Amino acid sequence: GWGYADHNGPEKWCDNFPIANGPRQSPIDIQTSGASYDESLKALKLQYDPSTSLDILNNGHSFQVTFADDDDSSTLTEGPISGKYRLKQFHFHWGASDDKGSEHTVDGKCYPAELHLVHWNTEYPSFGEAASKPDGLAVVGVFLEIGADNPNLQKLLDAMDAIKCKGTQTSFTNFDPTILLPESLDYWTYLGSLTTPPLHESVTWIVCKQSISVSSDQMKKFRSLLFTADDEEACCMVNNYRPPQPLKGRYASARPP
Ligand SMILES: NS(=O)(=O)c1ccc(NC(=O)NCCCCO)cc1
Ligand SMILES: [Zn+2]
Repeated sequence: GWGYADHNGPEKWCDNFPIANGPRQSPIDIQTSGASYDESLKALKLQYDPSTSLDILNNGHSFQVTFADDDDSSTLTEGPISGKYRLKQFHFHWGASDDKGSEHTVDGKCYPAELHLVHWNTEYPSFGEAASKPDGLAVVGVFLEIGADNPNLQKLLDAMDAIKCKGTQTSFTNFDPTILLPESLDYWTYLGSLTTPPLHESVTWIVCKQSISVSSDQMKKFRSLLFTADDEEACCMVNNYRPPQPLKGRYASARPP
């Protein structure tokens, strides 16, 4: 299956997923000078209920925290979207060293990691249905920048010992993802895709301008996870990011200051 190695990584994904060369692929390099102000954009409204967090899973590509999405307890509204989107999961992408790891870049600058909070449009009956529709998903991206230890990541880091290998998961309840957000929710937005196969062009991207901190030691903990199952030769889970894709006439928009 697909992965991030030379034999099955981003340069090979088009073999099985031709949309990889489509018109609205993600991530992109956000060129701040090219970003346009859009008066119609509203402030993001994120309302999360910690009782909807279920478990944390190593899926062999990243680790993700999954949420109960059978009602409107944890939602994204306003911002660039119309209607209501439900939180399904969040996960991260990161590098083998602190100089790379984010998927989006800002004027060519990479960050050591990037958080994605994945939401689906309640216009559709389920995540799976929404995932292939042009307005089906909304993903909030948050950059992690090397700085002081971030205590809000500690519960995630502590759970990693239980999900070292692909296919392992453990209960992860009572977690409020709001604590992972930066203080300012100013954002850039553009129309893009999933950044991993199936690469559906179904995502309204909402990338926060402000980053959150992570220490170098905390990043080492991310890199202790494995892409591989316990019966396979161990391969460290690092560089699980897709590089920026052609803009093909797109540009990011932002709320006027
Ligand atoms: N990195 S990303 O763009 O935020 C992302 C989010 C979800 C997924 N895929 C997912 O949640 N489920 C598998 C594909 C759904 C098709 O039914 C892939 C990439
Ligand atoms: Zn992602």
